[in-house]
Amino acid sequence: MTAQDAEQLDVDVEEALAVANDRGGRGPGEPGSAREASSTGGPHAQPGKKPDDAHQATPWPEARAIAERAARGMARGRTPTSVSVDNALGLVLAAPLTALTDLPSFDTSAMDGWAVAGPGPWVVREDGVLAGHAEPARLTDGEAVRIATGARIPPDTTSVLRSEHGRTDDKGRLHPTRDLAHGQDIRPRGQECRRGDQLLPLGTLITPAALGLAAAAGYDTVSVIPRPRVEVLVLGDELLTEGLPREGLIRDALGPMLPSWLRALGADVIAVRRLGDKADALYQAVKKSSADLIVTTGGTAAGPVDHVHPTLRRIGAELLVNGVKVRPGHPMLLARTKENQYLVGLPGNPLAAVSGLFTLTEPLLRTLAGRAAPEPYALPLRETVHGHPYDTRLIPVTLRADRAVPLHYNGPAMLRGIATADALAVVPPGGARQGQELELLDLPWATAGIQVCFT
Ligand SMILES: Nc1nc2c(c(=O)[nH]1)N[C@H]1C(S)=C(S)[C@@H](COP(=O)(O)OP(=O)(O)OC[C@H]3O[C@@H](n4cnc5c(N)ncnc54)[C@H](O)[C@@H]3O)O[C@H]1N2
Ligand code: MOO
Repeated sequence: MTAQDAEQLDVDVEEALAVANDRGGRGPGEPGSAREASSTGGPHAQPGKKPDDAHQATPWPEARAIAERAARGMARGRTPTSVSVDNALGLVLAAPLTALTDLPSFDTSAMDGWAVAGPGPWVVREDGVLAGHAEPARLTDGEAVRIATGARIPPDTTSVLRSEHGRTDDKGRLHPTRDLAHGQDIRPRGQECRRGDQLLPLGTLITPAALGLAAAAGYDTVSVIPRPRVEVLVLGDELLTEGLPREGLIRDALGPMLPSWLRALGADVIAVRRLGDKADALYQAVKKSSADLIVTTGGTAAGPVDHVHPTLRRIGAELLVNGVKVRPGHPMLLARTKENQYLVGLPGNPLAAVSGLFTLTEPLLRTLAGRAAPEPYALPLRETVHGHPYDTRLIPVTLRADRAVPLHYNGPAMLRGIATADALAVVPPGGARQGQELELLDLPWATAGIQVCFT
């Protein structure tokens, strides 16, 4: 056995034990495990009382639907804003893109060659017509003039003869070497659109191509749905921002990971703040935040310094999702902190935080940003994956030859699997067999490309 095999075996054993523990924690048919109950009841449970949160943890599909619904209510009150075309990439049109001009806006030569009038041969004029020039002089029958691609067609031109399809005789007269159809290689004004035509409907995601179209159609600015403003609060005294882990301290993996990921989901990340484990700092930060969405990391469980639940209680927030039947990440939560402001509590374990991103943050941000839900799709599994007995599992996979290949190193504290993944596979309770089709959630950069996502 190689060192790598031994390491892999350890990981699989750890995973198997976690699942077995969950099974052992409750009797057959019981909806929640002991582990789950202790975390999802969390600080809301009275000390000394057995928390009964099996009822609170929300099924995974429902948690996503709740996040989307919450955002829909808030999205209705948001006012469109105007941004320059240069800054519109990744935003969503708040009004239809209507052509401000005919396209092309004048009859245009589609080729380099000659504009000709009537049948050949033609007498070629001395001057020529280049792109960007003012209206050229009218041609008379039997006349031709050199013309460049993109140049304005002189009035009374009947077609454009490509430079490779013309021959000049010793008297300087131009002859066609091919048949020339009437109107050939002329792009008539308005061929693509007339002024006032709708080019893109409201709600279109502004891609690089849409930016080009907007500019071509005469736009300097476009009306868009503003990006939801997100503040990230990273909790934990154990986190280092540089150097090697030491003396029980570890590197903060979420501070570097979340901002670009949230931007890929359509957010404007207005701040990332590290608050340690100070309950009052968290309270003040939440109280003062003007963000549309606050995302916290860590502190969602029931440990001595897990301050998220107590803080939400202190500010009188409404818990919409208090734990989700998903692994990893089951202590994740969604709360309404005030009118038009939500808070997603991501668990501290890094892959659990990713699970929370997909479950609660993605539907919320997507809806606030006005983006359409991605089309659901499924692929068959290349290998059997074990499941949680009662909860959904999200596991990192790569996509190879139309199959989803489960990645190892998918423990809640590990990013090694997700860092090479294309998608998360949604494993139903009980697991999935080889060949079974599973729903896939694409990682934003796997489909859109890293530059498109994060600029
Ligand atoms: N008694 C119980 N304990 C725990 C339960 C449970 O049900 N009962 N659930 C476990 C699960 S599952 C998760 S997930 C975590 C959730 O914990 P918190 O959200 O309270 O997160 P922390 O305790 O603050 O941290 C957990 C873990 O993650 C590390 N961490 C935190 N932040 C970061 C970061 N920014 N970068 C990298 N790593 C981070 C932290 O050091 C801990 O190791 O609770 C379990 N406990
Ligand atoms: O639910 Mo936790 O570590 O398994 O995220």
